Amino acid sequence: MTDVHQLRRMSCFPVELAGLWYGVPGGRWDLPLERLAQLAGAAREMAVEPVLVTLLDDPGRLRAAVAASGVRWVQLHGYPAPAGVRRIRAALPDVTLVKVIHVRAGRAVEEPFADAYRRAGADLFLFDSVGDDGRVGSTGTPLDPGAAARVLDRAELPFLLAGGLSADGADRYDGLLRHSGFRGLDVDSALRGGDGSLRLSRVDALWTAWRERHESVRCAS
Ligand SMILES: O=C(O)c1ccccc1NCC(=O)[C@H](O)[C@H](O)COP(=O)(O)O
Repeated sequence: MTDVHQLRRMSCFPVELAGLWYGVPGGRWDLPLERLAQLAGAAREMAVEPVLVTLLDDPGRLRAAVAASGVRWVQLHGYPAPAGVRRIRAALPDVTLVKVIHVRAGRAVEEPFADAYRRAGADLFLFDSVGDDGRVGSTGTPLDPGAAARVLDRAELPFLLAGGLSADGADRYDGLLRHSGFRGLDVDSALRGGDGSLRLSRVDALWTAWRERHESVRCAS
């Protein structure tokens, strides 16, 4: 999210979290610190929890960003090792810490370290797809559900799903929707039109499709 208008439109839906980019060099939606703080305040006023989405792994810079913006959720989108996550956790004892697990070509890159991330203090995993070229974030590349399931077999942590999710194809993720750790979706590309703006009709269609699928999967089990 990059402006209050977008936040207001999204707050008309059952959107609980809004990603605000900070420390994403060259990123399309990267924000200066002052703007991050403004938007975080605006989101909270709309009862939407702002999430600092970042590639930063420097605990000092992260602590400064959290102090300036008051965010209570931080999404680590880079590749810090478990020891790095432990240092970030020590610097940010009170935030909800989301560690992104990158899925590429059917395999979660961090799978061998999944439990080490849990022990280092991650509160949630966010499974997200890496593009064929290695690009991370908002790739629109469909997430491989099997790769996420294998990580969850190793480490019990609540999780969010991301990566090319849209109103179509929710049934591919039945096993993950049935999992007790499932907490929600993080979607970008499928909600935007050709000009990059958020389309409310797409949010509506996605919300309806996934809510119905989640209910039918849960009620069937
Ligand atoms: O969106 C970016 O450009 C980005 C850059 C660097 C780190 C993270 C980034 N986005 C993170 C997100 O959480 C997206 O919402 C997520 O990847 C889902 O995107 P999509 O596959 O387009 O639905």
